Amino acid sequence: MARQRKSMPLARLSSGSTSSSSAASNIEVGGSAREGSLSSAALALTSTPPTSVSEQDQASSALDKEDTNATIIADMTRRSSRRKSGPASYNLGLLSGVRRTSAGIEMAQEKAIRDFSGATLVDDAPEPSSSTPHRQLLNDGVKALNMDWEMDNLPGDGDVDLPARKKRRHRSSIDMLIETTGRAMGRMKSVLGKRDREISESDNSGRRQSRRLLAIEAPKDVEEEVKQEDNTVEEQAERVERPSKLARLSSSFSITMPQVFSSKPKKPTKRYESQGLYAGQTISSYDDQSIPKPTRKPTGKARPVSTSFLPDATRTESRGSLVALPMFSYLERERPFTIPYDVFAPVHHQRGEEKPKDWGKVHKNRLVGDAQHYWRKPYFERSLCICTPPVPGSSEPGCGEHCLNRAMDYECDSNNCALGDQCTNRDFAGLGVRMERANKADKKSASYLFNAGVEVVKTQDRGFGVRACRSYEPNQIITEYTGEIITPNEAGRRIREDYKDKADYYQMEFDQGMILDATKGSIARFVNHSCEPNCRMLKRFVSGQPRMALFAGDRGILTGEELTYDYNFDPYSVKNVQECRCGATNCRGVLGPRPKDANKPVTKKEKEGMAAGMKRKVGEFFGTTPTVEVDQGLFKKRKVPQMSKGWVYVDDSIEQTRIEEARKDKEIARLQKEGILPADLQVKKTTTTTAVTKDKNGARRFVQKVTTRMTGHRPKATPEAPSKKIQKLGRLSSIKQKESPAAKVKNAGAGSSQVTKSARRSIDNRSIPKGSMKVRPLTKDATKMARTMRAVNADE
Ligand SMILES: C[S@@+](CC[C@H](N)C(=O)[O-])C[C@H]1O[C@@H](n2cnc3c(N)ncnc32)[C@H](O)[C@@H]1O
Repeated sequence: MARQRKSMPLARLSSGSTSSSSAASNIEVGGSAREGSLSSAALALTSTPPTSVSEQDQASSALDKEDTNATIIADMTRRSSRRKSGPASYNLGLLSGVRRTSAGIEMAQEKAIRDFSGATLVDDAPEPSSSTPHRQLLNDGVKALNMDWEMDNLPGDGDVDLPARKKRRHRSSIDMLIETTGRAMGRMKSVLGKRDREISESDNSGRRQSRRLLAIEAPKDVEEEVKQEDNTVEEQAERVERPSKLARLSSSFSITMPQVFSSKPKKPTKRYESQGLYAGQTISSYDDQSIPKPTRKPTGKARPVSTSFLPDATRTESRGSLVALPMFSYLERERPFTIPYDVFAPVHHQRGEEKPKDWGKVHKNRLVGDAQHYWRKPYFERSLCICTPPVPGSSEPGCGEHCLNRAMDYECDSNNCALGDQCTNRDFAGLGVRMERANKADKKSASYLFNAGVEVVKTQDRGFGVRACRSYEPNQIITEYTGEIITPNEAGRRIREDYKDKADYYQMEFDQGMILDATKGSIARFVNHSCEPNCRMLKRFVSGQPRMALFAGDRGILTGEELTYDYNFDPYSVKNVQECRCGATNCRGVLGPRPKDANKPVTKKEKEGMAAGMKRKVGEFFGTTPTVEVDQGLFKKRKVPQMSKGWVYVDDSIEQTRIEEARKDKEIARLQKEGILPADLQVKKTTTTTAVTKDKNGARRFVQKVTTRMTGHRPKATPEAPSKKIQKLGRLSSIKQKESPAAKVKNAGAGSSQVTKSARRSIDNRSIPKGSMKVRPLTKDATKMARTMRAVNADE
């Protein structure tokens, strides 16, 4: 039994407990070997000499002084072993110069253990009667602590299991302790510590009181004596201080101690997060003033959590059984609400959902075919914004509504705006950063969903559509619409030939009369039409180049919403009229043009004409009288084909002239560059400028001004073609003049046998512009020029 009791802490040692390491010096070699679970520290201890029983017996008759020393050594050994563990605990004792046998050390340790545990006091009390002050004190203490055990049942009380020798040793150590501590024992603070002291305080308050009185009344020498005694006792108590009372008690008794020593838990105070999932959100933003506030006074109890925001399937009957997001704890009453924009609750494409198959992605606009020749490089007038940094605290952001760049749909950048980070007119730049982040992220990660922000989903009856994976603030940029920039002719050809079997079209009027075909394009091509849309498709000029993007509407976008915009679709041909299935209350019935101005009064004649035209178109399309009721009042007769931003089939006739002009300009410039046309040839150039003015009501008006001017540069004087002479010559003669010497050289070279066929062709091509000129009909002037050139060359 004694062995078991001693080896108990060893088991704890192997489990890594620090408190048990203090008992390492009690380890027996045999015991440790049996346990077989020693840590390396414990194993090191096995080399220490084993404690023999006979030595214990000898030690039992040791002097009081020696006992006190033993207690101190044991204490030191324990402390040392707590710090270092292993044989060092023994060495410390030996090195301290106190010659002690292992039996003495062991005995002292055991005594110390019993001292802490309280068993010592119970067992060692000189009189077991409960009338003894010590016993009384302990009983009271135990009762006050409401422990599971009774004083009578304390281990060691029965002494039945203990071998006689052990029992005797117990007795002798108790006697020794009593004798050495003497009178101080009577006043010694309970080994159970302060708490016990506090408990006994109530009972012994009289005694305390008397001591205090003694301190007042007693003569000085007596007082000093008492003090000295107190100090000695306290010193001893301090020396035997252990890591934790619970550990000491449990190491002495094999009983489970109730958690009586844990201090009373503090009442938790509520802490509200000021940011997190719901960053930026304020209570006031959810405080609907129109709803009366509850009259019920707060009870102080936790308010039941509203579950009204949950879908029916997930809503629980009993309130309070679900823990809502923190923001919902504001809700005093159940009422409909919307999740704010700054809550990120992404949705993700479900596994098994259908994905578009033949979709060639194009992330940047690219010019295809003839469009390359017609497309003008950044042609816009240089813009410069004069905005000043926003005033702190003002609601007007940097480059807000009054920004000139913004007014003209130009995006600010470092070249045309000085506000830098404070500028709010840099949507495409922001989108670029977001897309970069998305491209770096894993496609299934939240980061990707947030930054890409949209995904393709299959709709019930409108093919594929686009859904928001996150929320968007009003007018926030969502995604760019990119594709191939083609000429209207090419667009028509593609529709007639390439896409004749397709139901979905992805062509949109773009800029400079060109068409943006997103059959190969970005995800924005999947955005469906709605007569009551939540987005807008807008054009902006970024670094002089036009770009289209989908922007959130005025009410913003919530996570999971399908994104739509008004196609403002011009079917152009009855064949292309499509039934609209947007489901909006004000649905126009067909994918048709948007009424220009719903508030503007429409004349009766316009109404009749438009309604008749629409009815006819829809009737033709469905083969019957249309079942869809078209709100005739909304339509207004249009004189020209719609050329606004939206889906159109372009009527060439209007834009053709302008395109032709542009092409002419381009060709002349090229010929000038090649040296075919004189550089000072005057060319008509038209530029469009937009000026912002204010009317008498203070409203801004955008006035477009078209300016025409003639351009022409003086060519550098060359020996072959003196500038003065060239100026006098007409266009054709100047060509002749300029070409003849060069052509002579070329022809001479070409005539020689050394010039190969391909080399000759390349020489020819140098003089005649490449590309469309040979194969396509040019303007009369250009054709004439080419013919003349050839004639001149032939003559020479
Ligand atoms: C730009 S695509 C949109 C993506 C298309 N839903 C898809 O699956 O590829 C335009 C085509 O979608 C269909 N569509 C879009 N909005 C529609 C609507 N509100 N009602 C019916 N069809 C619609 C039409 O066929 C239209 O030609």
